[in-house]
Amino acid sequence: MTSLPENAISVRGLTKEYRAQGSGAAKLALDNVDLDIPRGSLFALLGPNGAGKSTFINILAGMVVKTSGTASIWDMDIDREPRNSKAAIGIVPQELNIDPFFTPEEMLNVQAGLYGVPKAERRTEEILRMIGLEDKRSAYARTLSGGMRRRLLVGKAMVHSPPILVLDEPTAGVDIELRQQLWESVVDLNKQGVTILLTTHYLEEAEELCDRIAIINHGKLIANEEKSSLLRRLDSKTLSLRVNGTFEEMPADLADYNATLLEDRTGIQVTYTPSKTHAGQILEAIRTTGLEITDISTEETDLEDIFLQLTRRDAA
Ligand SMILES: Nc1ncnc2c1ncn2[C@@H]1O[C@H](COP(=O)(O)OP(=O)(O)OP(=O)(O)O)[C@@H](O)[C@H]1O
Repeated sequence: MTSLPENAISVRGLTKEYRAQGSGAAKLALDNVDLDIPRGSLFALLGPNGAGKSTFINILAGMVVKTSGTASIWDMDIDREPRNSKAAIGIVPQELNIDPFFTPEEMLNVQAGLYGVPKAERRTEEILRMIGLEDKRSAYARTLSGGMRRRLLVGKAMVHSPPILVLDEPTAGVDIELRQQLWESVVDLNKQGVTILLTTHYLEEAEELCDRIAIINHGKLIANEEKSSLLRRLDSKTLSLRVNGTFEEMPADLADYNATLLEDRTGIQVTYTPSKTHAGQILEAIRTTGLEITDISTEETDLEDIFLQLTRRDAA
């Protein structure tokens, strides 16, 4: 038995240029990407539409031929061991391409057959339970809701028990409740040891679900770190407070901060840098005006701020 790989997926200098077609120019969809996806992680590859996320996944899936660079899956180089490396990942595609006249049970069995999983080793029951479709096992797929279809695709991707599951924009077009259900299935799988790579342009999805986040923009990797350290990167907070009266003018001591008066002048909003300024200094400046603070709230930086900051910097 060989030891488990440190990284589930590892790419170096991965580059893809789509050739010019007709009057269209050539497109550099991936530009020299180095990326390791640690075994056991719940990893988000985040980026705006057209950033290169699907290209990345399709190269791993053997559906797009890279221009240069190397990629290995579960320590197997995709060029040298195309079959074995491909068998180490299950891919949940973006489109809900499901044959409407098959039932979930049939579909899982057919898929297992395609992967050459012997009947005795099939996990159809276990997978139906995992994706919450036991009671729909014999229903025609066309009668399944969008969320159920998406879960069925997750099940299909797992028939050959791959150690890595890749989800390409898994919740596009899925409503909030079903999205939550799908997230739960994905987290469960990860707890069982499956490495999860998901691409998304929903920041919320990456923020709630993943422990590590890479950001891709115009084919370039512009961030790759633990979610917590990514969120700490932007040293900025917003403090909003209301008072029992109205401000005549901006308190003098707040002039140095990035403060704005609310339109009705009953409150103030201050964006400050926690490493340089304490919230107490801001509160003290308000108190010196003689007004009493009646309500207070703070807003942390979220992934959206960081994402905008990084993609803007990248554009500049
Ligand atoms: N077959 C192709 N031929 C030419 N250009 C392509 C092809 N496939 C993708 N592209 C271009 O490559 C770039 C990256 O596309 P890709 O689909 O990888 O992005 P994405 O991040 O997955 O976006 P989305 O979330 O919209 O799918 C885009 O500019 C896209 O138009």
